[in-house]
Amino acid sequence: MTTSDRTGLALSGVTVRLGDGDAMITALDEVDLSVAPGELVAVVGPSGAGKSTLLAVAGALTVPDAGTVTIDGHDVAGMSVQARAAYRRDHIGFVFQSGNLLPALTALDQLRLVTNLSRRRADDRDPAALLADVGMAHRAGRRPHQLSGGERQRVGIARALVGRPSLLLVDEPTAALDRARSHEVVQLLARETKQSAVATVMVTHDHDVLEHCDRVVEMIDGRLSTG
Ligand SMILES: Nc1ncnc2c1ncn2[C@@H]1O[C@H](COP(=O)(O)OP(=O)(O)OP(=O)(O)O)[C@@H](O)[C@H]1O
Repeated sequence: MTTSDRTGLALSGVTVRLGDGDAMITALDEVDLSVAPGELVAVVGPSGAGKSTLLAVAGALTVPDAGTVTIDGHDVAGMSVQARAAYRRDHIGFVFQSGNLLPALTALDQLRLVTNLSRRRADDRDPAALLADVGMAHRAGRRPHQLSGGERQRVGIARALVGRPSLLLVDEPTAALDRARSHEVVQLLARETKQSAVATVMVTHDHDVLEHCDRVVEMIDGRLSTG
């Protein structure tokens, strides 16, 4: 699939119940959300509102109790466990709060590891060129403990983009960063989202960086409203 064939992420009537018995709660309550290729959508909301659950469903990690989740028209919730895992590996990129890099590997090898594990090698982006794109060429030989928090996030973002994902899911990318670094990291996400035609969903508590996003939606008690 070329990037021009992409249609992005679509959640429709997605409901997720967690826990059991009397402790059962509705973490997502008939959520509808569409994110177009090249669009960066921020999800804000109080603790416990369901933001992480939303990322887990969009990322094909959790199957909803009701509703549909499609990525480029593929019904990921309806796939077998194996098909879902393969789809996740090949088409979805994840970026976490702390970068989640492997301590023993250099910045370049964090990206190379993905290209070695991926089945779609021919299609992958070149690790060195991608590191340069995120402004990290001069740090290619450094390990995570030799990088700043912002630099680790840049490497984490690059690693998530190696396989040319259709969907990029980002959880609190600025939680460990100061104000200036936070802006830089989210500006980078916004730029890469456009250039890579990836549909990006970013959960954040950081209202400072919302100006770089195309759209902001708010989650409260498992329901989504447009902000
Ligand atoms: N495995 C689970 N079993 C039962 N309830 C759960 C489980 N995981 C999460 N929950 C509950 O589901 C609701 C939504 O949680 P979720 O982690 O999605 O919220 P969040 O908006 O991401 O919160 P935060 O901003 O604190 O990360 C919360 O009430 C939480 O306590």
